[in-house]
Amino acid sequence: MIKWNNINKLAQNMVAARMTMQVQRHNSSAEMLPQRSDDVSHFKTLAVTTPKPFVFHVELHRPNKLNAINKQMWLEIKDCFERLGTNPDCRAIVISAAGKHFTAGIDLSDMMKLGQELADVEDVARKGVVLDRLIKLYQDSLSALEHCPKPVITAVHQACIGAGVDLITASDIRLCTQDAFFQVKEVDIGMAADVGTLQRLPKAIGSQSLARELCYTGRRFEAAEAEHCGLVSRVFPDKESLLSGALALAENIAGKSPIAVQTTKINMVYSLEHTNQEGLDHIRTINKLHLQSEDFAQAVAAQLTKDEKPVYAKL
Ligand SMILES: CC/C=C\C=C\CC(=O)SCCNC(=O)CCNC(=O)[C@H](O)C(C)(C)COP(=O)(O)OP(=O)(O)OC[C@H]1O[C@@H](n2cnc3c(N)ncnc32)[C@H](O)[C@@H]1OP(=O)(O)O
Repeated sequence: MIKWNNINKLAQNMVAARMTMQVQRHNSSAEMLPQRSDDVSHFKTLAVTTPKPFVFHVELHRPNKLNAINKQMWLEIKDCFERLGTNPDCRAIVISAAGKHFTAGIDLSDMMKLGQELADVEDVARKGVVLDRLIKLYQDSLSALEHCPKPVITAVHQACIGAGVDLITASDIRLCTQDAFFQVKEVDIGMAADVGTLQRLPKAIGSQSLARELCYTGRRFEAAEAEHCGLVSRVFPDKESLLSGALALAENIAGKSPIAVQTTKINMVYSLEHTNQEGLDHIRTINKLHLQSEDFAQAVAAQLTKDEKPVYAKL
């Protein structure tokens, strides 16, 4: 027979011990490490802040260029989300953008430069290798949102074009303002989308027919249609309410067990590409370990006793 009082006490003791260890670890290592590998304070195209406990806010920050994604931004997105993925102070992330639009997509001047660089390479196979490496880098940049175990919420205002749609479809939850509009614009610049939209958009909206229509035509669609088809889950009247809604959602998620939330994300991403049985096997394998976690004992005890909100150890 399980004694919940004992579980509760055990959980409290484990948390206290863990916190003492964390303080000791922090004190002994703080002076030795000039910059932690999960530090995110040094980016040029992203402004990163922590507006709420365990919540990181990543702002696309090239407002004078409509947040067009240039090579540096591709690199920084990858770096940022890999760092946040292992940062124990991060449990949920909001992406928004500074200035008039969310993003105008890939930086077209960068694409022009690339054309010139390719012209300097004579051999067609070698040009191919240059492009292969570049596309892979850009793919990995946006996939970093999906691979990051912390939930990523994208908050879109005004234009979200081309690579912007690739970006938001790699996030977990999409919100937007009433004046937001979206465009899978790649066909209009003579290319097939190659950094995620073709793979993720049909799954995000659950309709191959609509996804193909949007991808073949590049037609602009507005917030109301984005909400209707499930691309976004909520529409806000303006940017201010969007941001506070996104941060409140992130704060809610960040208050829950990081073991529970991150395992949920990892399994839901895994299950997109696997059969139901494979997904079930995957979560069983993880949960035979995670159901022994102090988070589980604490959360169950709190539910039963209607205690205060549990405080979970960092992960
Ligand atoms: C390996 C490949 C990986 C990924 C590939 C991704 C493909 C894509 O992203 S396809 C989409 C590419 N983007 C576009 O085609 C966007 C074109 N722009 C627009 O549709 C509009 O500019 C807008 C975003 C809707 C904004 O409209 P508005 O507010 O009216 O501003 P504008 O006056 O049109 O533009 C102001 C200024 O910005 C320049 N600009 C716009 N988009 C880009 C861009 N993507 N890259 C670089 N510069 C851009 C535009 O030319 C204007 O410049 P001025 O010098 O002021 O004229």
